[in-house]
Amino acid sequence: MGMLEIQKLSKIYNGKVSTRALNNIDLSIEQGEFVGIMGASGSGKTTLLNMVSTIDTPSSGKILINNQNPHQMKKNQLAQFRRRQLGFVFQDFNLLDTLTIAENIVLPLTLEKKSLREMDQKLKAVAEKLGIVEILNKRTYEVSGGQRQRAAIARATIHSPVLLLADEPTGALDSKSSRNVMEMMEKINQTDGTTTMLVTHDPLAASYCHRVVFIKDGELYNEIHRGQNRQEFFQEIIDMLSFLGGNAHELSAVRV
Ligand SMILES: Nc1ncnc2c1ncn2[C@@H]1O[C@H](COP(=O)(O)OP(=O)(O)OP(=O)(O)O)[C@@H](O)[C@H]1O
Repeated sequence: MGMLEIQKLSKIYNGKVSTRALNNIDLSIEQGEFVGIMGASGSGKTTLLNMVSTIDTPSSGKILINNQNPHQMKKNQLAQFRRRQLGFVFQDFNLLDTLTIAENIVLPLTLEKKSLREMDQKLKAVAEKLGIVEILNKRTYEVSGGQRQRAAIARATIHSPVLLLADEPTGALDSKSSRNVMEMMEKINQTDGTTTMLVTHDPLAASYCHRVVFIKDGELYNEIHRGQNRQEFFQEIIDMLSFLGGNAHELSAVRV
């Protein structure tokens, strides 16, 4: 049983014209695995992430996270499940400008009413791990994009979630910061064993994963596994993306 089990998942958006955004997806992500989801624009990546993160509900099929089905939970239970078991990293960081970096990072623990001592200990540990100790007292607008994203990763992982979900975490970063942020995600995955699902257009970001799953027209198309060499994996990802097609502009942002 994987940490994340997706079984026969389908999503149809009903409107004037109904769209089948996901069709019968089966995907299992093991405890400690770091998996990337890629595909052309409109292939269904965001829809899949929204189902797993419980932002939206499946039309049919099942999602189990750590053996629990969040879509069957009552509202309060679901809110608690999301707070305790999941961590989120977004493209635009989602940090609060009125708070310091430290206050942003401990927010999940504040919501859980943890003691100040526990918060301090955890803050120190995660800030050291992510190399952001020196910016803890700054405001979000006083630090770089890469530092903001590292702070966002700290916030997403300070409560040791069973599943970390990342949506285009390098989308707003230059290539140096992207590398740095991905190295941090890799480090969290390796040291804490945090199971991670990353949705991205960025082959550089995806090349840090153990496995990349490609979606095409709402269906799983293929998956490739990383060997020892990240550069080779990066090239395989590019080859697969060009094979899959999609818009040229999506590949024009490729960074080596
Ligand atoms: N709320 C919605 N209502 C109706 N159709 C939707 C909705 N959200 C997405 N879709 C459609 O579902 C399909 C999958 O969209 P989705 O956003 O999951 O793709 P994506 O792979 O994340 O694309 P991108 O890379 O551009 O973000 C598309 O055809 C899209 O137009």
